[in-house]
Amino acid sequence: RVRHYKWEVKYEYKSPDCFKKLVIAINGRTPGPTILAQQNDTIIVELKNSLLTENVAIHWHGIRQIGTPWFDGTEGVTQCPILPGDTFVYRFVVDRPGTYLYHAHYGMQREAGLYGSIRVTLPDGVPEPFPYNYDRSIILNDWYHKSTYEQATGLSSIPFTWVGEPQSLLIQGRGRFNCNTPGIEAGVCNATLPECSPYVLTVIPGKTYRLRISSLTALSALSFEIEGHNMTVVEADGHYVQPFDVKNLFIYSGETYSVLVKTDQDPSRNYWASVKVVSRNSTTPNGLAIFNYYPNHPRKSPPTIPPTGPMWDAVEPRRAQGLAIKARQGFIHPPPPISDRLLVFLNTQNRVNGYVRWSVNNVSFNLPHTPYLIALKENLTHLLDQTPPPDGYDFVNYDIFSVAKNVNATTSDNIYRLQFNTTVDIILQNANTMNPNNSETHPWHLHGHDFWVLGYGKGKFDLYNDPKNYNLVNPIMKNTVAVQPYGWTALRFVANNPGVWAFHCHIESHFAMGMGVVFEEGIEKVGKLPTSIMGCGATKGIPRP
Ligand SMILES: O=C1O[C@H]([C@@H](O)CO)C(O)=C1O
Repeated sequence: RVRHYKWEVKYEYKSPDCFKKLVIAINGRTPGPTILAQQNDTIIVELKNSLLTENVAIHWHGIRQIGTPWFDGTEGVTQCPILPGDTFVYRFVVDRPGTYLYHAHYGMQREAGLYGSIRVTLPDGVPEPFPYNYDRSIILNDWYHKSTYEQATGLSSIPFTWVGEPQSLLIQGRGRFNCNTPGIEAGVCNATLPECSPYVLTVIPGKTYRLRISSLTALSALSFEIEGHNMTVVEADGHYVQPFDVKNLFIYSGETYSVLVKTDQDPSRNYWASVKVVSRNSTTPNGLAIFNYYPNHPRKSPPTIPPTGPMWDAVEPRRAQGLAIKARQGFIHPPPPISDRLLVFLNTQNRVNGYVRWSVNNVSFNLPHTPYLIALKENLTHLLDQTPPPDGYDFVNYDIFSVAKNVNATTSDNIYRLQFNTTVDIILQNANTMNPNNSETHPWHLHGHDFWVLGYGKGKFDLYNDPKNYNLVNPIMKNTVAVQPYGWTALRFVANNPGVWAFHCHIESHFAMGMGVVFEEGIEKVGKLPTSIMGCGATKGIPRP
């Protein structure tokens, strides 16, 4: 079946947390409309860019784009940006059931509100492996009051201006900034707007709800909980999880989960749903929503104090959740037992010509002006840096626990060329930032594939001993995974999707500061590129329709 959507992308004034600012809306909304489809449907999104002076591109997060690598929506990697006034048609197949996302992938536009959910259900008559009565999607986000331009400019200037902690947290697009904060201009913040009243999830007592929780934060790692209710984790990034219970769910930007929640508590009252920043010592207040037991009034505040959430700096419970996520029995896709290539990616904060950047093995990523897919397919590779990027770092001498002796790095637009159909292991190795005693959490997202999560560990990855503890029996497959402070995460994937694919930190500012790489595989197997993706850089000569 074909699902046809017509979207107009436009700046509008909105007050999702009571503070009025310019947001990027789709058909007047942020989050944008939910894409609802069944497995193997074709999605067509006819996207009109009405941003007047700004380009756009939209990425379909978690959709592998098999056979359509040109519609991955990654500006600079798979397509030229969509110009103001232009209409671009994305067309792709959603080949697997599960919970996915879409969002802007141009500059730092995502954090202006250009995002939404994709829910792919099973074909008619095929049951899910777990029963539930109702299905709901909730996107979590953090929210800044400054424009993406102010933020991006601060990050790419000398002196460096960090974006800081977000002003609020949004649950399904609604948050609450304290309008009495000193220094707020009159008329900009209005606490009585219905637009910023808390999100209400109305539930019927005695039922089981499937909640599809996802995060598209610009920066924050989050903990989500519903007061007095356990959650049973059953899906992660479109893959079934061997069920386990949590009181709070840790979720990183780019991840999606399904949890089952039983409405089996005292039905005479409402409950708080709350979201809290973890992993950074944040000033951002917790976000709140109301878990409303029908027929109580949806605006009736719960009689209790909202949960305070876990300690921000407790890494162990977060690592434990990562380790608890395994593929569901009966739905295990075992990984190939050995890999053909090992890439060890050291994540560091650096300086390049005095600018603060992030890099992988001392190379900070720069998007080229001519998108990789087009450059490689149309024989324009001379435009790219041809030196292969490094497969590892100085394992012997690099001290991941201290500020590097020499923090300088280089920039490049070179790419990792993978042999088609080979199995690739990646170790994400975290390290100290340029600040003493500081290491951050980074959620890494891979386009075009799912990978197996083989293991997590503390400290420096041991090339000889750590692989002995890999889970090769029932590892979960995901498209986004966190590397914890001073830790490592091991992944495996098969390079079997012809195209050019980004792999990057999903923190908006970190990707903008160079925290990513690009893989090419099977470029010779990619079909004829649609001319609609062209028109920028050296592709200008290639005629557009
Ligand atoms: O990229 C970053 O910069 C700041 C800080 O390191 C600047 O001092 C921070 O917390 C980041 O994640």
